[in-house]
Amino acid sequence: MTKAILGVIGGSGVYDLPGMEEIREERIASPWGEPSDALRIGRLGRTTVVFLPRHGRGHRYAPSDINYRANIDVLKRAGVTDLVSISACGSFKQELPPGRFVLVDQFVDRTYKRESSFFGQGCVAHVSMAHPVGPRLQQRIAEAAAAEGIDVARGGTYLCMEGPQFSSLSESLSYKAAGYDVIGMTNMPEAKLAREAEITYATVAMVTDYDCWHPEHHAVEVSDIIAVAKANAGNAARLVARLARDFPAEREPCPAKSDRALDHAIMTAPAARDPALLAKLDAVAGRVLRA
Ligand SMILES: CSC[C@H]1O[C@H](OP(=O)(O)O)[C@H](O)[C@@H]1O
Ligand SMILES: Nc1ncnc2[nH]cnc12
Repeated sequence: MTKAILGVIGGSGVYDLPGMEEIREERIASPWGEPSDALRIGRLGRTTVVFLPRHGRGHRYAPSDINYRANIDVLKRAGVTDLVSISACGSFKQELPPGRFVLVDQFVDRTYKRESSFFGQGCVAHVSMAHPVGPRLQQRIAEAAAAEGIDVARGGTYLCMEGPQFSSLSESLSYKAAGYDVIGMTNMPEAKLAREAEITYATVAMVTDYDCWHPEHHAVEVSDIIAVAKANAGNAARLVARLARDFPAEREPCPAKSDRALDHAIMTAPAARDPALLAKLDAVAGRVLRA
């Protein structure tokens, strides 16, 4: 049995997790480079919680500059089994106004200049991304939200753009016409890497704006995002605290098989694997590489 450890990645406006007890800061070295910040490890109720601000404290990293591989690698090294991403996003739906939390379950990846896999030459692997969000983790988040009286929308597609500029009107209208629900700049490749590392992933997308498609709202500006994110930080903290309070002590099997994503993923024959890459994969893929 594996002990459940809850990871939380804070996005724009979420650089800390109030309410954690027995906090210690840990700088874990990663063969994938520098993570965004030190991990803050503590307890919420009886659950161990590991917090990482994805842009770093002081918001030092732009979405394209975040070392997503190092972030996921150090979370894995800290024992994180389940990871909640708190992310500001724009909305393509009238009925998802600023302030609403959306538990998205799909992603469309339009990023193009980020390292998006731990695997590659010397150890090739293909994991399934059909269901990128852990349904059971999402269910627990929905239950925590209900218990706290926080209104959440269940399901939705998050379009991940490269940024850092916001979308043009034409882009915004075409994403809306495609039926996507929200837009952000960070959940890809984060969700892909979490899956490769066999960490169950779920996103709480906090709507901060209507991007630029809405005829009755001005085009999004950073000040709107920060104002809404600040106003919602308390709700996000309460949601995570309740989730942690009611979290199981042991890791549950994931219906999307995120906990066993590497079972049949590695293509490269053992004799053809690159020892240097295998050494870097020790945390992410140790379960299957050491078997
Ligand atoms: C602050 S403006 C855009 C910025 O906000 C979102 O960040 P995060 O997902 O980390 O909350 C968006 O993805 C952009 O990175
Ligand atoms: N409209 C938007 N586009 C991209 N990322 C965002 N993050 C918050 N709002 C956003």
